[in-house]
Amino acid sequence: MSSRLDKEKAVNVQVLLRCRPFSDDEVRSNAPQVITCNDYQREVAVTQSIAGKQFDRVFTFDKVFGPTAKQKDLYDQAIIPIVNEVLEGFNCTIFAYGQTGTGKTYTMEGECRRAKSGPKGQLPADAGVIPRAVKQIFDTLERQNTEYSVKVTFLELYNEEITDLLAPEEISKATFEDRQKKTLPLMEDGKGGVLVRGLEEEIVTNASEIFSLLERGSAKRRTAETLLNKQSSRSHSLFSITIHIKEATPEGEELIKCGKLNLVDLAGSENISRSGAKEGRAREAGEINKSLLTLGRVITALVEHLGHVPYRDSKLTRLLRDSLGGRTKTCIIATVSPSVHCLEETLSTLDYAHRAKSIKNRPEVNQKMMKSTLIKDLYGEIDRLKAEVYAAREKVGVYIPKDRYQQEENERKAMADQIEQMNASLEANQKLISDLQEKYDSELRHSADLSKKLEVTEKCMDHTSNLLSATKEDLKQAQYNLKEKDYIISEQKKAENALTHQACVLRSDLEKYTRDNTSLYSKIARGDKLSATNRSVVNTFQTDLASKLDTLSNTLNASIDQQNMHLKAVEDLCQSCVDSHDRATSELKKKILASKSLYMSHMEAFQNVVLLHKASANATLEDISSLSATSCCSLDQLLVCVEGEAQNIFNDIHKLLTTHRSEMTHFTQQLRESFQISLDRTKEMSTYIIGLFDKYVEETSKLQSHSNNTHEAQMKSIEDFQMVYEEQSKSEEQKLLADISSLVSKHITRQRELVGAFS
Ligand SMILES: Nc1ncnc2c1ncn2[C@@H]1O[C@H](COP(=O)(O)OP(=O)(O)OP(=O)(O)O)[C@@H](O)[C@H]1O
Repeated sequence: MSSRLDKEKAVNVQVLLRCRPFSDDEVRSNAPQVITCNDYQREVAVTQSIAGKQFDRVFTFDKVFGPTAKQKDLYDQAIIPIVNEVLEGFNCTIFAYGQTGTGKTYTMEGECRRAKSGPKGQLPADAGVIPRAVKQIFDTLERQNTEYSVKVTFLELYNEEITDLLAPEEISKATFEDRQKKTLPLMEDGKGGVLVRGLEEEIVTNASEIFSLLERGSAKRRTAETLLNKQSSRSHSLFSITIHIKEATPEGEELIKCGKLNLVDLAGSENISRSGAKEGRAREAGEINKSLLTLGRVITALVEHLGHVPYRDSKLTRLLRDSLGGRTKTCIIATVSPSVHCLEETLSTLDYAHRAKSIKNRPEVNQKMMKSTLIKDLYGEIDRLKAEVYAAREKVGVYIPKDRYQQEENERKAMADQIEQMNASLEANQKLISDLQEKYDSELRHSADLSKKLEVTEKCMDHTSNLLSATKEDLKQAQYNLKEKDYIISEQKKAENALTHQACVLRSDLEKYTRDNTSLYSKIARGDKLSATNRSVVNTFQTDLASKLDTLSNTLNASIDQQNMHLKAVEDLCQSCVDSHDRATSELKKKILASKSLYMSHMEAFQNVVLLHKASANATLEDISSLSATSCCSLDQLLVCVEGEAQNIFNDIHKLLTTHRSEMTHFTQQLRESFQISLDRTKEMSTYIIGLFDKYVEETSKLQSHSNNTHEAQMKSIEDFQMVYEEQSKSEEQKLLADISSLVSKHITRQRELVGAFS
């Protein structure tokens, strides 16, 4: 049930990210920007270039403040609620974490010096979280018009040693070595917390007092110039403001509400080489990193819920114990640079801060105290301090408060009991040791007896083993001989087997060759037969072809003669026809000429009549005209009649001639064509037959030569094979004989040797 409640109350550590603007040096060196802040989406993107490719890693935080964000923006958005909670009675811690020169001190302190001189207590724009928080606290308290008290402490943690930055002047004026001696011890407060013994608590009544304290303390902080920051803080600083506010219950009882604000400015998280720290500075950086490493381990243990959280491994984590996984509300401001030169540290800061987001605290409001109880506590404190002062003045010892004395007394008693118990166990252990010593002595005696017996037995053993080795040697020899015999027999068997195998192989080869020979002979015989048949076929074909060609050429000659005769007859016929036509034409021409002359004479007669009648003149003109018309008409009729007759005759002759000519032409054409066709065919046939004949002759000669070649090659291969076969069989026979004789001789020698060895 309680764990459930705890879980319900658990609050994550709030993590803010602030990226500062480019410094003058970075602007001068033209350093590329690798950080992009998205304040609205609370994201920071880091652009990395791996193997020439750009990768963006994006981190999300509770709030993100880019390079343009002002001190006021950060304070108003993130810190005001935290300070309000302090005024409500919570303990809150704000700490700045980041590489050196990224603006931790700027964010936490800013420009405090000018804070005082601002008009009407106004803070300068550069004032950081601490002055603004102080101002907010006093403004609120004054507004509330209640009784309150404000105490501040300011300490520095340097090389794992705590110094008070608000220590009185005479102490702070001491040399560095003295200051080293004035380190303050860190002690358990008996209530589960820690307290720094002797740490000055300054009571302040207004903001400006705090500012001057802050300024005084800041001036004492160890700073040094590094490559990354001209005024680099080399230590962690813790500025605490404790507020007590008086409240009255309805019953009129007075209660005191208490809230505490821790403002931590951590030293730079840079690596030593990058920061340019040298000699003493390098050791310093190592120490800084050691306490930051422990802080990292604490964060890891808290995030991964490991059983053991190593708070005690460094003073820093002891001081921040309640702020990390405790009852305090915690806010981490991680600061980074936008430049590519700080990329490695920026990524490590982002990883660190991102992991810290998962830390859960269980903030509890501090119990309000009755005023009377507080006064009692304060009286007790005064008494303690008085006694301490007295002890210091009288130099009679150290004053320790009663409850603490009681606690230490109890521890002392517990330790005395523990020592007693240890003494008892020591005695028991000593007794055990003496018992064991006795046992050890008797064991030693027993072992001496045993060694003597062992010696005798060993001698016996030596003798027996000598005998055994001689016998073993004999046995080995016999076994060796036996093995040798076995080996010879097996070798002989192997040789016999090999010979048998060889003979089998040879026989099978011989059989194969014989079969090959037979088939070869039969093939040759078949080839011979085939070529003889081919030859007789070709001969028959040749004679047939010759006789057929003779017949064909005779037929052709006869046909050509016939054709010639036929053509002659046709030519004669044509000639006679043309002659008769010529005759008819000449007769017709004569008739036409006669008609023409007749016509001419008629015309002359008529012209004469006309001339006669013209001369006699006019009276009978009309009669003459009609007579002449009649004469003309009859003349025309005669002419038409003669002309028609002539035309008919001419047409008949022409028709006859045309018919004859076309018939003759057609006939001649037919004759010529058929003659040409038969001539072409005959020519073709004879060319084809001649080609065929040539081809046959060629083929026959080829076949003949091929069969001759084949025959010769076969004969040669048979002869070669016969020779090779004879040679090979002869050599193998010799080899076999040699092998057998060598084996037999070996065998005989071995047997002789064996017989010699056994005899
Ligand atoms: N947000 C910012 N705006 C303007 N200037 C800034 C900002 N942050 C840091 N600076 C400037 O950068 C320089 C280094 O800052 P600062 O001293 O605060 O760094 P740091 O992280 O505290 O370094 P170190 O760890 O070495 O102490 C200072 O000159 C400071 O004025």
